[in-house]
Amino acid sequence: MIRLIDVSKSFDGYEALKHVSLTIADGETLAIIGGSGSGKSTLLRLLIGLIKPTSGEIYIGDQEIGHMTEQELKPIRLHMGMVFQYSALFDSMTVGDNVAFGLREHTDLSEARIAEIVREKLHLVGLDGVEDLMPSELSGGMKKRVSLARAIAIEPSIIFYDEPSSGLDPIMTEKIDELIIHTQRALHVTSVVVTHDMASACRIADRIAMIYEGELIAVDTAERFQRLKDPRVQAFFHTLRTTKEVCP
Ligand SMILES: Nc1ncnc2c1ncn2[C@@H]1O[C@H](COP(=O)(O)OP(=O)(O)OP(=O)(O)O)[C@@H](O)[C@H]1O
Repeated sequence: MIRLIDVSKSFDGYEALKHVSLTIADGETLAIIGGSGSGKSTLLRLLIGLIKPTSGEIYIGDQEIGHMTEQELKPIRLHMGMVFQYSALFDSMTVGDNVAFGLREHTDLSEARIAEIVREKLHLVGLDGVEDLMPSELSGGMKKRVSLARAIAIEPSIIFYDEPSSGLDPIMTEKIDELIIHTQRALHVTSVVVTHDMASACRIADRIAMIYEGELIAVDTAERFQRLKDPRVQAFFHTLRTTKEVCP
């Protein structure tokens, strides 16, 4: 379980997140939505332990990570997979080496076993036989898939996705969404997905959390979310220029 208790984060006096309390259950997929600059990435960075809260507590399981040192965070990060906005692959390494990276860094597995896991994870994301390609030879969608294969290679219990479908066309966006759902089902991971894309959030998430000017203003199932009367939620839907419901 992931739990934030009254978490605030300020940067030089500017409150980017204000008194956020939120619980994410094991195996749940939570989408975090909100406009530009609302605080979504700040929340994600806090959950990964990349930045510290100004006040409040953040629990991953029963461990409070908000005040841990980098050294203390290391074993916890071993259970976290991260899929970044621009894939963040190492350009000078082959696809296979990219996926193997975490395994070589953090385990004593033999090269033969690592090769097997790399093959297996690439297969899971629908990419077979691409180990020897370089990232520059891949399309944007393939890069995202490799990035996901790298994240799941270490068998994490939580996967954080930062705008996984940004820069992709609608068809590839749907494919990535399907992959997020498939990964959750195959590995029973907890998933936290920051996205701008409401349709995507509806497809993948058990619940949607909306951040507005640093405040968590709504957390609900996709179905109930769009019926919320809060004008800030309504306004967000309005800015999507949709007159009908975006969730099926
Ligand atoms: N390291 C930092 N130093 C100063 N201000 C920051 C820092 N990180 C974030 N902020 C500010 O905090 C606010 C929230 O930023 P954040 O990146 O979390 O928004 P976001 O919702 O992820 O936006 P976007 O969708 O545009 O990526 C913004 O006003 C931003 O300028």
